[in-house]
Amino acid sequence: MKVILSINAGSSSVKISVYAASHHKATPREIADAQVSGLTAPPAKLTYNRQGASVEKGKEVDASSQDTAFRLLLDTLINDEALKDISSKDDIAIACHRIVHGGDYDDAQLITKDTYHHIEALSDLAPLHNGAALGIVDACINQLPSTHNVACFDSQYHQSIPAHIATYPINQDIAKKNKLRKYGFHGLSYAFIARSTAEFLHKDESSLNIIALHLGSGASACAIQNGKSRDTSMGLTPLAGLPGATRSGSVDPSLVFHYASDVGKLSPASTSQLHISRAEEILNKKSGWSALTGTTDFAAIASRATPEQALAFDLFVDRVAAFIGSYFVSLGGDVDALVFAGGIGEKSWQLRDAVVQKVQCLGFRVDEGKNKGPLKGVVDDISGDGDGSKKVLVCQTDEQFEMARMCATKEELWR
Ligand SMILES: Nc1ncnc2c1ncn2[C@@H]1O[C@H](COP(=O)(O)OP(=O)(O)O)[C@@H](O)[C@H]1O
Ligand SMILES: CC(=O)OP(=O)(O)O
Ligand SMILES: [Mg+2]
Repeated sequence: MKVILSINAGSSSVKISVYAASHHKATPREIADAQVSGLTAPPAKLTYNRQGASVEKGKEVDASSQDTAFRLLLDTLINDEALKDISSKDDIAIACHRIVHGGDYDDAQLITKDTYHHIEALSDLAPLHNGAALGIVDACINQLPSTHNVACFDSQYHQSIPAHIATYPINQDIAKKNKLRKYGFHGLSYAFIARSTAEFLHKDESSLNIIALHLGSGASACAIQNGKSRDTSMGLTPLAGLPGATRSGSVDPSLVFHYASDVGKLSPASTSQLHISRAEEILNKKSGWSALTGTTDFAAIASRATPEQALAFDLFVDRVAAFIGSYFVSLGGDVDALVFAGGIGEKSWQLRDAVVQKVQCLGFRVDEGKNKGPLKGVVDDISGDGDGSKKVLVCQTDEQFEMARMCATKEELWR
C-alpha cells in the first residue's frame, strides 16, 4: 500500500486528493481531498474533507497563485493529526501532477530532469497551466525529497483524433517541424467521464458514443466515439474553442492585428515590432467572463442580473450549442448521451437548462426537477421525457482519481 497525492492545478484552482493505493488495483481508495478554488475571483476558498467528512468548507484564504494554494494545501494535510496515513512527509510515496500540455507524450511519465525540461519547453503552449504545475513539481522536489513525482497529461487522451481533424490547413513542412496541430486538453477528465458514463449506461466503453462537455474555468467539448476522443474544441493550446473565465476562446485570428486601433494600419515591414506575446496574454488572461462582466464567478453570470452577465451567458450557450451540433454530425447522430461536467457543467442548472433547450432539435430534453435537484452519484440522469429523446447526464468528474488510477498500474513506481 502506498499513499498517493494527486495534484490538479487548474486555471482557477488547485485540487489535491490523497489515496491509499495498491499495485494493479484499479480503484485507489480516497482518504482525503482538499482544494483552494476561486484563484481568479478573490477571496480564494479552502475546502477540506477527511475520510468523507467535512473539515473545512469554503474558508476564505489568502492565495492568488497555484503555488501559494499548493503550499497551503500541503500544510493542511501534513499538519492534520487526524489524517493518520500522512504522519510525516515521508509517508507520501507518489505525487502525481496534472500537466495540461504533454506534447507527443502518450503515457504518464516519471519526472526526471529530462521530462521536466521537456514539459518546461511546452510551457508557452499552455500559458495558464504548465508553468504553474511545474512550480508545484518544484515545491514537491524541495519539500518531499523521498517522493516520486509523476506527470499525467491532459493531452494524452486525444492522441486518437484522426489526422484530418487534428491538422491545421497551413504549410505542412512548418506544421510538422514546429509540431503545430490540435492537441486537445481536459483529457484526464474525459477519460474519467467516458469510463463512468459507460458503467452508468451498462455499455462497453469501446462502444460508447457521447458528446462530453467539460465546462470549468477553462471550457471544452469532446466528441467521444467508441470510447475514444474523435474531436475536441481546444487546439494547439487551451485557448481555442469555447470561452472561459479569462480566455476568449476562438476568435478570428486576424483580430490580434486589429486589437489596438492603430495596429491595422502598420505596414507589413513593421509588424515584426508587434508584441504577439502581449496579444496572447490579453486573449488568455484578460478576456472571457472577466472582460465581459468584470467577474469570473459563473454563478453570478448565470443570474443574468446585469445586461453584461446576460450577454456573457447567452454567448456561452450559443458557443456550447454550436459544438454539440457539430459533434452530433461528427458522430453521425449515433449519440448515447450528452454529458455535462466541470465546475459550471456540474453546478449551473441554468446553463444546462439553456444549452439543452438550444439543442432540443437534436432530441435532447431535461427534466426540470432532476436538473435543479441535488446530484446523486458520480453520474446522474437529468433527461426529460419525449418521443425518442436522447439521454442528458451530469458527471462529477474526477481528474485526481484518474491520475491515481494511472499510477496504480505504472510498473516502475512499484518495483
Ligand atoms: N454554483 C455554481 N454555479 C455556477 N458556476 C459555478 C458554481 N460553482 C463554481 N462555478 C464555476 O465553476 C468554475 C470553476 O470550475 P472548475 O472546473 O473547478 O475550474 P478549474 O479546474 O478550471 O479551476 C468557475 O468559473 C466557477 O465560477
Ligand atoms: C485545460 C484547461 O483549461 O484546464 P482548466 O479548465 O482546469 O483551467
Ligand atoms: Mg479544471
